Amino acid sequence: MDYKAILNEIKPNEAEKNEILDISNEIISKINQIASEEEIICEAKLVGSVAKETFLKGNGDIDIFISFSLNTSIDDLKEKGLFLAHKTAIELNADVVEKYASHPYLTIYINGQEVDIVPCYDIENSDQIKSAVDRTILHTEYIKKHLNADQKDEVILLKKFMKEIGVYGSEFKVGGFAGYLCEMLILKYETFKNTLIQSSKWRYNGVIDLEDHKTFKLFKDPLIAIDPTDKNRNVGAALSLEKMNDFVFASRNYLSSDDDKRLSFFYPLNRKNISKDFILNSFNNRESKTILISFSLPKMAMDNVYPQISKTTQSLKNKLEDIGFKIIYTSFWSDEKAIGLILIEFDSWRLSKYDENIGPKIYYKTACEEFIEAHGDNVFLKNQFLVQKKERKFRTPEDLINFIFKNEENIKILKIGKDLKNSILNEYKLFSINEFLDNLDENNPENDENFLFFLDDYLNPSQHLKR
Ligand SMILES: Nc1ccn([C@@H]2O[C@H](COP(=O)(O)OP(=O)(O)OP(=O)(O)O)[C@@H](O)[C@H]2O)c(=O)n1
Ligand SMILES: [Mg+2]
Repeated sequence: MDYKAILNEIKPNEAEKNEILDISNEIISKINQIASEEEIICEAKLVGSVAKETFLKGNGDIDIFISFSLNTSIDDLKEKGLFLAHKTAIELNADVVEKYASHPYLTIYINGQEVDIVPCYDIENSDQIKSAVDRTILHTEYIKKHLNADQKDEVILLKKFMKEIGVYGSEFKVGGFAGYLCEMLILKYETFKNTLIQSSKWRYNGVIDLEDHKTFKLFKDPLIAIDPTDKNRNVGAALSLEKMNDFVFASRNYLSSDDDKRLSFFYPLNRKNISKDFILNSFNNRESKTILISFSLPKMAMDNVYPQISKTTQSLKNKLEDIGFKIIYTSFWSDEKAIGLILIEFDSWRLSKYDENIGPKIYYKTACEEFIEAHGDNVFLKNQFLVQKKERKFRTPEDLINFIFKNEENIKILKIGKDLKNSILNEYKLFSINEFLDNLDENNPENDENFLFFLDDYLNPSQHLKR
């Protein structure tokens, strides 16, 4: 493989690097200047992948941390940190969005760059950690110290590969590999290629322990990557089993491919023929039944959207299965602004008229008498049990779903995302896949494409991982 040629395309060139560093330095000086004018004692520092020189071309989100001494109170840190960030944004004429991680921080937009400005404590080692973001400075220093120039290129190859197979990023939406985890993998396995060779042999609960902390027993996650700067933290904690396995599978597929195909792993999936009709035909070919439940998103933290839709979907699936429907797959989608969707594909979509309610064993005379008393003529003996033949209340998934979402009382039988409950109760809509695609909002092509890609991925599982 000609990795040099790939790097030429995915690695920022000197001019791009300098532009990003210039903006970073401008912001850092501005923060430090305002701090000294206001007599606030702190220091702005460049951290994250820009500081580590491991960022992808076009993905240089700049991370700037303002560190305060350990004797600063948390309230002071929050207040002064945000004050400095806001004032900097005003003086530099930048747009801002306030965000929240373990405490509030600010994202500012300047010259087309996204810059996170995050207040933290200035710690020297992990014993001093006061807030979850404090480790970041330690991470940045560790990687700058240990990762050599060639390895930085290997990290960039690995991040790009992970990005295109859909496993890059530790945010909940992805549940994949954090940038810092990629850097740790290259420190352990040296090259991109060797990382794939090794990961293609990974097992559940594998351990990566660069500093030999030997604390792996503390963790039960699929991948245990002990933070070199903090023996009590697993950097792999945010990695879901699914995304770890995706990576293992993609690694094997990559290694067994020829160079042409290998190259395609570094680019967005080449989708063909993605139209409404194509998707609809593919669904119809399956001769299953697919329904969609849509609802509007209330005002809520976007970080909570996916966990809550996921939880609701799982709970609904359990209920439908409990009463006898056979489900092939479920999935969910959101435009992350206005709507959420749950997709359920059924293998069986109409149940017979009668169900069996199994009663006591024949040997328990009193219990049998009570069962007959309660259920009368419809009781018969089957093997050792008395059984009541009973008409089903719900014979289609729609019957059950409409019953559950009918009112406050019924919906209690689900474990539903708490922010979603009211909007589902008030205005959920139930569609067949055909109806839904017919009604796709023609005025919102961006959303439509995104949604059709979601359905395409649903219909072709693992296409990102196989190419
Ligand atoms: N789950 C996470 C996410 C972030 N971080 C810390 O926060 C820093 C900045 O986060 P982020 O921008 O997500 O990662 P980068 O390393 O900057 O990688 P990139 O921006 O290229 O994706 C990371 O370097 C890391 O030290 C962390 O420890 N754990
Ligand atoms: Mg970053």
